[in-house]
Amino acid sequence: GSGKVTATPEQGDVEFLSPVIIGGQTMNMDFDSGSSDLWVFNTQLAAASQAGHTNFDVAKSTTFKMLTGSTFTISYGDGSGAAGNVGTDTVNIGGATVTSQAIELATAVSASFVQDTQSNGLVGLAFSKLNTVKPAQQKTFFDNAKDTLAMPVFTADLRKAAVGAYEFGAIDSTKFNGSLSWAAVNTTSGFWQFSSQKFQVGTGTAMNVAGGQAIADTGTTLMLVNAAVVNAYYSQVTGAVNNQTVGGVTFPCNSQLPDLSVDVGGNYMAVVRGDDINFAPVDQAGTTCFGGVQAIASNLQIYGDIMFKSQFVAFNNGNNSIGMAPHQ
Ligand SMILES: CCOC(=O)c1ccc(CN)cc1
Repeated sequence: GSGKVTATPEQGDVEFLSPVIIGGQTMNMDFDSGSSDLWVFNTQLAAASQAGHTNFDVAKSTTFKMLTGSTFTISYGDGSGAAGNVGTDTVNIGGATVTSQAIELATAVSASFVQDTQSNGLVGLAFSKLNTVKPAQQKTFFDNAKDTLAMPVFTADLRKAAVGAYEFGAIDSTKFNGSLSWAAVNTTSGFWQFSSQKFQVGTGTAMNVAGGQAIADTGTTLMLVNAAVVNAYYSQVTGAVNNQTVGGVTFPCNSQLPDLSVDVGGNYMAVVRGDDINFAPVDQAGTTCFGGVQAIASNLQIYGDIMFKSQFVAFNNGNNSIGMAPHQ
């Protein structure tokens, strides 16, 4: 079979939320191709953490089973995190169903998650080797579902300030222009990692990023790239400054931003629209804006939602490849 759900952007496209039915309870969750734990807000949490959220209630599920003695602890690149205990239940995502999916029940969550009341947990879609459950590591929804899907794939169709979709088991070719360009994925790190050794600012010449690698991460808001890319890109933007106070590069909100093209697997240059790189104002007057492309001090670049807003992306676990094409 296959399963399709909406992907609804939060204010400012900070993240995208999709409905997941767990033991008959519908939870709006953040699908994250950069991690491998499925965890939920639930009634074990302190009342202050539960406030404003949809909280999974084990007592209301007739199919939930506790995995006695199992725990999880996860921390994310932005310093946020969650921890708790674990059970299994039936998970239905747009019709794609797994009957015994590990459900990680947070008993502690960091402030950024508590404050984000629209999100009620994460669905990790990276490789199961990154799952944090102990003593026995658990599989992701996609890993559990893939053998029952018509194709061992899922796709991300994320749209700027508009409702998009995640689909499991099928590739909807009406959603992208032309055909997908496929790149080999190196699963060693547990991420959807591929070679990304070149970039191009606007219509300029392609430049090399030594040893450039990148991961496709739907759970990261921005595009975090090599400092060389950041410097080359913003050198073309009048008034761009590295603003320590706000924690990254800002520029005048009325800037005409160039596109940024990045190499995917050596045979495709994914064009990220300049308009999408104007992420958000940092001041009340809306004169200074924060860049959607920022630096990361590692060779492993993180292509997050800023890229997904320009590219339809297919994640193929059949032959461990990633396919991209501009949105239709
Ligand atoms: C705005 C609240 O969301 C988070 O803190 C958050 C979401 C996803 C991930 C995984 N990359 C980490 C933190």
